[in-house]
Amino acid sequence: MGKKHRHRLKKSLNVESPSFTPATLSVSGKSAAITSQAATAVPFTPRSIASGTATPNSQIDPEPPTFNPATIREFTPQNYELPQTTVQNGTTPDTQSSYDPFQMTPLTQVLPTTPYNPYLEDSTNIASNGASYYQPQTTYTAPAQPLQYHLYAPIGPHREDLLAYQRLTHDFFMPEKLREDLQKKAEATLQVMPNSQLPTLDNYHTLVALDTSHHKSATVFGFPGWVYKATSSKNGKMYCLRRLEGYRLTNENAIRSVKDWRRVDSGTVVSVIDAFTTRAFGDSSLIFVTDYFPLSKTLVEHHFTSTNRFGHRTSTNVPEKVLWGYISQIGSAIKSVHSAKLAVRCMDPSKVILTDKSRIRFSACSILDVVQYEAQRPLAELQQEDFLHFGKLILSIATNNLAPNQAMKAAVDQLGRTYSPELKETVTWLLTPTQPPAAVKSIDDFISGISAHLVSAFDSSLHTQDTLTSELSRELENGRLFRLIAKLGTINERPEYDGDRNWSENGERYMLKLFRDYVFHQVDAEGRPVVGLGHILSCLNKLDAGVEEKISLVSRDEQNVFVVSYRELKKLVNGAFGDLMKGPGKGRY
Ligand SMILES: Nc1ncnc2c1ncn2[C@@H]1O[C@H](COP(=O)(O)OP(=O)(O)OP(=O)(O)O)[C@@H](O)[C@H]1O
Repeated sequence: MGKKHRHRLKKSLNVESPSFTPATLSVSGKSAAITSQAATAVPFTPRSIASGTATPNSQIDPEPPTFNPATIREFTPQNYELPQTTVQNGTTPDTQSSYDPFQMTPLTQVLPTTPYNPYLEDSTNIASNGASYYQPQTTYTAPAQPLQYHLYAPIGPHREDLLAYQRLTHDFFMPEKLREDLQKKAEATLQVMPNSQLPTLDNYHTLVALDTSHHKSATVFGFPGWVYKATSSKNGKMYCLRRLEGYRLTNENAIRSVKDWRRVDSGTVVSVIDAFTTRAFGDSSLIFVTDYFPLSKTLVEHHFTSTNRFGHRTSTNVPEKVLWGYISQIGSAIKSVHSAKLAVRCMDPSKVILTDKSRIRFSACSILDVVQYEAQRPLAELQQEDFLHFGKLILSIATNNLAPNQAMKAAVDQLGRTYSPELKETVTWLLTPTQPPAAVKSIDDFISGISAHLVSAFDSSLHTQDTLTSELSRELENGRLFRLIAKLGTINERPEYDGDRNWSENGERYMLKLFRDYVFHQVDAEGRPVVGLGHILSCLNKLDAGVEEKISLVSRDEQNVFVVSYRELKKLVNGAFGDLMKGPGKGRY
């Protein structure tokens, strides 16, 4: 900020000085009267004002400070007005030259003299209209457009009984359920076990056991297995480690076969990162490193162990739609795996994990390739076997029977009584072994056969995506405001400011102190705190946009009133922050 500007603020903003006529912040430094715009500014009642005390700015507006969303102009393409800001040679007066880590993509407030119409699809038109501003670009940059202070685009579904401008607090945040789910997952990811006896491995530390049962069976892989969450020492990210106890590596190539799984990129296959052997557990263990999905459950845990509130095991039929969802996901995973010239091999329900509602993933790919490496079974045979495993998995879930092998025919009949003939036919097709010389099964044939169900699974995934996009767009605003609050937090109340003239009552930055009170410390006429999220959001958005609207700030001792525009405040914030970023010795701090 230039000297001239500081001088102007000092000079024109003291209510007691004889030359003060409380309205102007004109750049020329001349005093002026309160404009009608300033007079309608939302008044600020400082915290210290006792009940019934007349405020010094009561002349300006005697109303108590209330946030009235109706006063916010709705943003519509028709009233899309541009602040009166001029651009010289495309430079931005407000922009700090120093690096600003809190600044998001430069959504500059400085506008072309020709208004930018975001509804215009033809960008070449824009370029020709504002040729001096919109230079032809080879790389994408965020389109320059005015940052309106009334953001939070209303994306449905909407409550019917609210007026256009009314908002509920939870309109600004993601739904509770989603927030809770994400938060629990974050907590699980960061969870550590104090006094853990688990060892630290070469590249992984802070192991946390994920197994809930102490009983370990060796039925699936031939070795008892354990699952841990661990932190990589290389990148600090969390991974899932599956340890097979007592495995002795006899052929180096066995473990190398794991790298072939890097070719598989499927949403239904947990990515295999690495495999190695270790003696850190006091035995000879084989470790598989895969991606980690917090709070996932195996299909056994999800479908076979639910209990009612009396602790009794219940068995309810899994809805057919869910089964078709699983079938679609597994079909697509097998397609990826077979295309990569590999076979899934392990589709045991205890090795298929549920990572979100109806979202499943194969969690134990590559393991049998290593532990049964010596058998050298032909790929074609293993791929054909995948269809059989697939059929058994669906049959298990549909009939709530973990061992349908024993009475497969009876289980298929039971499935036919509960579900559609189409589902029964699909499972039967998967379970029927192909006898040479009959043609082998192919995953492409299978996918064509279930295409109608794939389409509906695809559609529900589009709906989920829409919902999440709408949540994300809301969080976009929160992220932006958080950065602004972080910025304000870094400049306000720093101990280094004590004794700094700029922050003293005659200093230009004094306004930032008062603005902080104005935003966060509103009180009513009785001096009781008024906590209004709407007020805070509105103020911060206006500050971020640097709008021309003026507000009156009252000093804590009620002796001074400052009329200041958000544009001025924004300059002050950026100036103070810019100085802070210059570091000690260089700036004024
Ligand atoms: N990639 C992963 N990310 C996060 N958690 C996982 C992952 N893979 C497995 N898990 C979780 O680890 C736990 C233990 O898995 P495991 O395969 O040992 O199942 P299990 O039911 O104990 O089977 P078994 O009886 O064969 O040991 C399960 O709760 C599972 O959801």
